[in-house]
Amino acid sequence: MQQHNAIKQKYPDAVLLFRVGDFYETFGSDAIIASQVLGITLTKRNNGAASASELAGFPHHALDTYLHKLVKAGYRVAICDQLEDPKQAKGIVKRGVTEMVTPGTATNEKLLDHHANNFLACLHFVDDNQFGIAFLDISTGEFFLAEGDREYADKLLQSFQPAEILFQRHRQKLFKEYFGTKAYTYTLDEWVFQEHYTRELLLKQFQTHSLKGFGVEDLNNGLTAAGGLLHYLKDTEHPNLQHIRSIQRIDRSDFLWMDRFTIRNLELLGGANADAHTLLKVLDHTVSPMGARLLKRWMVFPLKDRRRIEERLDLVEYLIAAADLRPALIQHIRACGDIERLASKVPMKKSGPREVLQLARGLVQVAAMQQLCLESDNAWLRRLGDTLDPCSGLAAKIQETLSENPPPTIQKGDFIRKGVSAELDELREIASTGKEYLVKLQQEEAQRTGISSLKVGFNNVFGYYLEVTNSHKQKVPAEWMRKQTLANAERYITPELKEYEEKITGAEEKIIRLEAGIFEKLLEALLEYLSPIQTNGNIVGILDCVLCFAQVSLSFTYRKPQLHDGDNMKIIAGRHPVIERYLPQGEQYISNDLVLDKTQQQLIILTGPNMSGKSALLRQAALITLMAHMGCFVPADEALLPVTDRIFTRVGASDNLSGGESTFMVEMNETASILNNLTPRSLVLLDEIGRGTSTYDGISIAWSIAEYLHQCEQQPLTLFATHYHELNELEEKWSRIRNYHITNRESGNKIIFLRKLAPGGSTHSFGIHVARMAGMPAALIDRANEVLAHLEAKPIEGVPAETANVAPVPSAAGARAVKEKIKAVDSPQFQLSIFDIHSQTFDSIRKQLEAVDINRLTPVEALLKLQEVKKLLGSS
Ligand SMILES: Nc1ncnc2c1ncn2[C@@H]1O[C@H](COP(=O)(O)OP(=O)(O)OP(=O)(O)O)[C@@H](O)[C@H]1O
Repeated sequence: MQQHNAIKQKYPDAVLLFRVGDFYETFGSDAIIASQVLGITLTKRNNGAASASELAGFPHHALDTYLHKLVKAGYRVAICDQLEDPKQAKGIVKRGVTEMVTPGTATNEKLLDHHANNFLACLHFVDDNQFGIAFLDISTGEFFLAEGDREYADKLLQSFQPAEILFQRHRQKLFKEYFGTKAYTYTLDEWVFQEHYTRELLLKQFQTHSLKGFGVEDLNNGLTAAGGLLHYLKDTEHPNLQHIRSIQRIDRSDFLWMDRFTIRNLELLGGANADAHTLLKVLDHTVSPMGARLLKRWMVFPLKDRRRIEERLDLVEYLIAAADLRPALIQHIRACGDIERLASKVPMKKSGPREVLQLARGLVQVAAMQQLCLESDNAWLRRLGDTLDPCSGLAAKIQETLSENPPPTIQKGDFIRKGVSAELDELREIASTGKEYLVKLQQEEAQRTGISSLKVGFNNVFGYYLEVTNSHKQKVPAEWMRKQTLANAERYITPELKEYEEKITGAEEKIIRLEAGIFEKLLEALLEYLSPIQTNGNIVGILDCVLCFAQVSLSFTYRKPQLHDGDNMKIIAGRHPVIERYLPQGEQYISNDLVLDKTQQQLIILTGPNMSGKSALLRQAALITLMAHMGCFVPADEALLPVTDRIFTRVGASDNLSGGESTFMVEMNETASILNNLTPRSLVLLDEIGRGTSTYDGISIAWSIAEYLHQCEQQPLTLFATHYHELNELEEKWSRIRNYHITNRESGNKIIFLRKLAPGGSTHSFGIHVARMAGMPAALIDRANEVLAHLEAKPIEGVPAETANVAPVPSAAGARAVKEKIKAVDSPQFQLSIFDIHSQTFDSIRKQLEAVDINRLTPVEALLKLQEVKKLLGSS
């Protein structure tokens, strides 16, 4: 317990799994946690004079089963092992923490999702708005760094979705304010974030004298964050990280920028909501973990360089046409396995024979892929083929060494092929044929010496012996050595028997040791190949992604977009890639054409009834643009798209109540971020801006935002969906603003959504109709119609002030007019009360009462009437 307590003191914030013999034990508060999270029995242990302590444990071989449960439940786990062989130990066995497992440092299969990276992030607060930031996935070796302002840091955190975020201890409050409270975080001491210390760590890791070769030398803040990550890995007992061999910078200017709201608003990845219909789900037809992981990155970091985008698009086009090559390549990629993660496990000493063989088999698939690429008549594929390196020597060596179906761990042995080591073969022979050997030896010697009573025996004192009865003593050859005399027999040993004995005793143990040694050598050889294997992983990922694009283009009839350096956007028959996949059976997505250009139609004001498809149209424009910049074909018959550097969306209302902000505040924050970051090549999508406040404030804000976007120097292409039909007035005033609406048809008291985009504004929102569709009480709907009819009875003056040039917001007189109307609606005559809700009942009561002539009513009739009225009330 003293040893336990001393170790626990060093890891106070972790659950300590303390190895005792064949068990991992937990004590005290750790035991309470373990028993609750793992569902194992909690017992008490009496430590002599000390008070009883809680105890909960599990067998050591069940570590894999239990470890991930603790980590998934949000605990840091320190694994404390026995550091020496208990048989050799003098006194208490030496113990120490061999690994600390946290969400961001997990390498265990059960903690990792094959289709997603598991990033550990480090955020270096330089000041309140300047950050260095780094991301590392130790399960693959991918390492990135960047630096920038809060907005950029936030966007990167959203894009990488790290499992754990590290930052300076005293920045806890600011971190929460800036980045929310949902992420798993851990804080480090301030001193860690020193430039020279972190740089040293990086140089040591990469074994270089400078960081110039990685092109990151100038990013001091980013490097500090990256070094912070390495410090943490050292601190959490992760010493073997040879697979982390380089670091890449993420340059904001290389990618089409989407702010964090856009990534969320467009529902690209889905985040915590596993059931969300996302673009990722629609597009992800990758067949390898490398491809799945890379696709996510391509989605949140789409390209901006036209040449590179076109390269990808051309390759997709080529693969669509290559009907034979495509399935062949897909088959090899599918069979390849996760070579990236398999290779990363080698330096961390976490790979077993089964995984190593899997890696070799993956490399064989790489060889087949390489051949197909090199044989193709596509220059890009040939280039990819050239970069692949199947490491044939290594793959062959692994396959020649390991048996066909090896076990996952080395403990059980019997995974090295026959013929690899003569010594091993002989030992196995001995172990399996030990008895037969002895019988054979006994027979041979009996024959040679003529001692018919010869017996082979064994005892613990001097091992194997030959026993001869006294009557045959004289026949014993001179070279036999006498060891023991019994009453009626003598026992002898021979050099041959001794040699055999040495071999057979502990043959099993030796076999295991020998196999482990051979395996160890294989791993050492493998270490030399980490770099080409990682490159292979990357190329396989790229191939998988472009093949996936080809596949989805074929399945969902996507077409090749055309990117250009001009300003206009023209989409013919565009569709929403996600909605069209999830429409109820029998329904078809209605495509739409969309044109935006900087001379005539820079900003479209889009109106139309609720549910008509305004948001869908906005999002589809953004998603088509995004997909094109990923190098993927798009859901449209034709798409001519300007090279875009930013997509901004403000779609729908969203709450950040836990973050302490109101819906409207969030809306304004997001819009402000758009307006402050505009570029001439931005695409801006605004959906119902201003709806989170009073009508007048809302219209005024929406109105002036539209004007701002028209008048600002960047003149971004903009789609502006709104229910404020007043905004249609803007078309008259500004040369590049155009009104469009989404069509519908009224049929009786129903509306039919035609979902076609047409020029001109619309005047109705049909909100009440949608409320009816949603199942609101009929009386409420009637009342809403009544109120609406009253409000619409005469036009409200001054909304908007059409003649005003500068700020055509509604006039004070207009505001007064509306207030008066609302007041009128609120008068007793209009009040929504129980009488309205039950109006039918009361109508009939009124009619009955009106028909009564009190002067002629007898008392009995009056009572009967009263009873009738009561009945009516009772049935309402
Ligand atoms: N072009 C289309 N073809 C088929 N279905 C569509 C189309 N556009 C939209 N829809 C369907 O209609 C639903 C409502 O669309 P959307 O949310 O875009 O309407 P909206 O006009 O923005 O409504 P609101 O003003 O109430 O927010 C979508 O969820 C989708 O299922």
